Amino acid sequence: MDYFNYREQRLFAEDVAVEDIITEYGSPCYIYSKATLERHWHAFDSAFGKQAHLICYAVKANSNIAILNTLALLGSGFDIVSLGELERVLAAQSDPKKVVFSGVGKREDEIRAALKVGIRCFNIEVQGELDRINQIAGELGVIAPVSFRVNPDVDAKTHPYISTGLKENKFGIDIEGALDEYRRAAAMPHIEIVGIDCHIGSQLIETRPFLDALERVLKIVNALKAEGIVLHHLDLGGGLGICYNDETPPEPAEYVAALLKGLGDNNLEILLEPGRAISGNAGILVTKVEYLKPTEYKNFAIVDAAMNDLVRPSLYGSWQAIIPVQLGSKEPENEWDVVGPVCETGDFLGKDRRLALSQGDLLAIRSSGAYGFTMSSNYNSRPRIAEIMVDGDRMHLIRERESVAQLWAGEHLL
Ligand SMILES: Cc1ncc(COP(=O)(O)O)c(C=O)c1O
Ligand SMILES: N[C@@H](CCCC[NH3+])C(=O)O
Repeated sequence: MDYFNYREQRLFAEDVAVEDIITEYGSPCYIYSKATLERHWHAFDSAFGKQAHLICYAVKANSNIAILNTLALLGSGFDIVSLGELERVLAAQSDPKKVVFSGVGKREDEIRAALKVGIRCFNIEVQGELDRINQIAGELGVIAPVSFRVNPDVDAKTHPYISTGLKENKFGIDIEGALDEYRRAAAMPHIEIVGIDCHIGSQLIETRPFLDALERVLKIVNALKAEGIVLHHLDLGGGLGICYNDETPPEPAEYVAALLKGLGDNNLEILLEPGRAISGNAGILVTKVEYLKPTEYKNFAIVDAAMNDLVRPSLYGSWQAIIPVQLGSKEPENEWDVVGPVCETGDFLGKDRRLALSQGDLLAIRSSGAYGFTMSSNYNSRPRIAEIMVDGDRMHLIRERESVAQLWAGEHLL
């Protein structure tokens, strides 16, 4: 999505110089590439060949409506986890019949809204959710399509905060209890069983854990078949990792080929819920150096973006590449901690980065298209920043920078 144009000595996003985007819309901002998003989605979709499948992009990774609309126009489905995400996919003109609803804490109003628009299915994660869905479907006079998200107790070998398929994690129905839940569902009047689901974690860089999970899930599929409960689809969740630094995750084609091999001759439609692998490397966060603060112990480059704009480094200690937007600095290279203005010692975007910096320079934090803007906050009363989509040589403002007035709209004095 981004590359250096060495003749111009500047970073480009597709055919537009990043500097020009900042001149137009100001710093900091998120910049996304439409072509990269589309290419990543197609990489998953085309890997399936003739096998029946649906790519349900995980909205939580990047829920900008223009991004959802770009994917909806390709025919994408969506994995949502809240009413807010449902509203977004509908606003993006996607087909509700391609929406799967995951999440451990679905409220009554969320279930009602999803039933009214006719989503593809609920991924049930708690016993009580089945009863709640059955009851609400009965009240509405509809049949609710459901799938159970089982927890296969597989180690995803990723950061503990984003590992979701272990027994100690809150997600999914314990795999041992799954058969009983399916039997219970089969006896309910307002429920139609359509599938099975699992999602074992995020930023996985090996195929093995996915295959282990698939094997365990297939055992349930076969046990159900023996009881006459025939499933239509198997949803293997998202989780395929991307390269932030030197990771070498499998390409979507390789990953899908391994899954199809593991699936054998099962006649199931396959659903996937990739988020990061589609939008992560389709976005950068651009920020300006406000001040340079060399000290006896550390050199700090204080930039105008902060942990409220991109929390991954502070929250997980994750590493994302930080590169200059203009090449050819006359300054010597030095080691810098790239930090924001927020009043937290944990407010950093990168540590010990070798960069040649001057005040006013622009920096790009790469791989920021997933879990960047969507995890941003207003901490320190900082307005959320703008999002720009580049399409070839055109730039589009797809979300305006929040104003300070918008920040406290809705608050009242006593
Ligand atoms: C249920 C579910 N599906 C899909 C995803 C998307 O994961 P990723 O962005 O790693 O592909 C997540 C997040 O981990 C999730 O919780
Ligand atoms: N927010 C995490 C991923 C969590 C995925 C959601 N289940 C990250 O930035 O890596």
